[in-house]
Amino acid sequence: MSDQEKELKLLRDQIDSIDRQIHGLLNDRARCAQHVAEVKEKYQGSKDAVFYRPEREAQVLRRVMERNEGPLADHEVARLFREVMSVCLALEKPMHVAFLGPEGNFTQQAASKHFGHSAHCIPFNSGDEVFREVESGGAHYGVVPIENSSEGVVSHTLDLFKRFNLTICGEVELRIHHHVLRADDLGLDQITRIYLPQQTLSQCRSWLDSHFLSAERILVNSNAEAARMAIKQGAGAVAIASELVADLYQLNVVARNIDDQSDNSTRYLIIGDQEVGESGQDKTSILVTVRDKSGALYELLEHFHKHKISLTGIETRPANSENSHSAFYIDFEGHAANKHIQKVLQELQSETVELKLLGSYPVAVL
Ligand SMILES: O=C(O)C(=O)C[C@]1(C(=O)O)C=C[C@@H](O)C=C1
Repeated sequence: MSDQEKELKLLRDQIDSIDRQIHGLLNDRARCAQHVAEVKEKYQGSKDAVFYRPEREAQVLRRVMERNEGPLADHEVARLFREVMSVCLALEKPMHVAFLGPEGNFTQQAASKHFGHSAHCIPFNSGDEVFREVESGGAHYGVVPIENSSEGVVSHTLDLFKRFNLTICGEVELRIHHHVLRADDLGLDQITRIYLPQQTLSQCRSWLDSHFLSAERILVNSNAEAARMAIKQGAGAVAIASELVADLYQLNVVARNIDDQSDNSTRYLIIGDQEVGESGQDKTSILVTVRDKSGALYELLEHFHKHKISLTGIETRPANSENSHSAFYIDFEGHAANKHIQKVLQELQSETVELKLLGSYPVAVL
């Protein structure tokens, strides 16, 4: 045995022994999670038991990142523990998660990022269908896009909260990376047709203008459909889509990260029908309807200012009413169980036409 082989053998023996310990500990953890499930069923009843606990998961992940001393990066260890909790939760109860499809899109990536790969994620054609599936109990949770850093708010998603009685149980932030994909191996040569959905065009327009001004742009309904069209059309056709779509359709990535904003990201909401406990770092979302009058928004925001509560987002939506009313979606820091948040909610309740608490949930960790 050479010196190198001897040294490698020693290290690999160490790795084998560590793997045995990790393996044993993983199964110990899984058994603990099974007992947690039994306790939940015993006290909440097997039909009503709530297995998924976003606040607890956020605390576990935050703690993992805080205590991490490397050499593994904080987000890498958190990603590993994300998957560990995902398999443990699947042992307690396999989770069915509806997402705004089609398969292979960024919302699916957001769903996997949030729930890990042991959750069973099912695509639906519209936000309405996702909400309906969760409301009817067909899926435990749903994932829908709410805001993109370059395109702004997805107002259709916001409006669904008026029609459905569901709560927000969490949020996910996903960095969006678009790539140029093609079936042949011609790199960036001879590109004549580009398949992409409208929102991808909005996010990559400058890059496409400067690299392929003369190529025809054909709008399709999704990045996955763009990939299918690029394959079908063959020579000269490319799709603009994600790495996941490239893997799904076995396409070559010929140019990476073509987004005009290098920090292009989308925020997604997790919808469900449970109240989420405090995690220590939470957000609350409300929908308020007020009578139209000058200074109405100012008066509304005054309450937050008075109690030193930071807003993280506000959107105006037309209220569906014959009266002259306006509706505002407001996100702010803090949990509804918190006393000073309760104060603000009480004040708002007495001064608004309607106040709907959409939910308090942990600030995105990963
Ligand atoms: O603490 C719980 O309630 C658990 O069910 C355990 C556990 C975990 O694996 O740590 C699993 C699923 C929950 O979403 C949160 C945490």
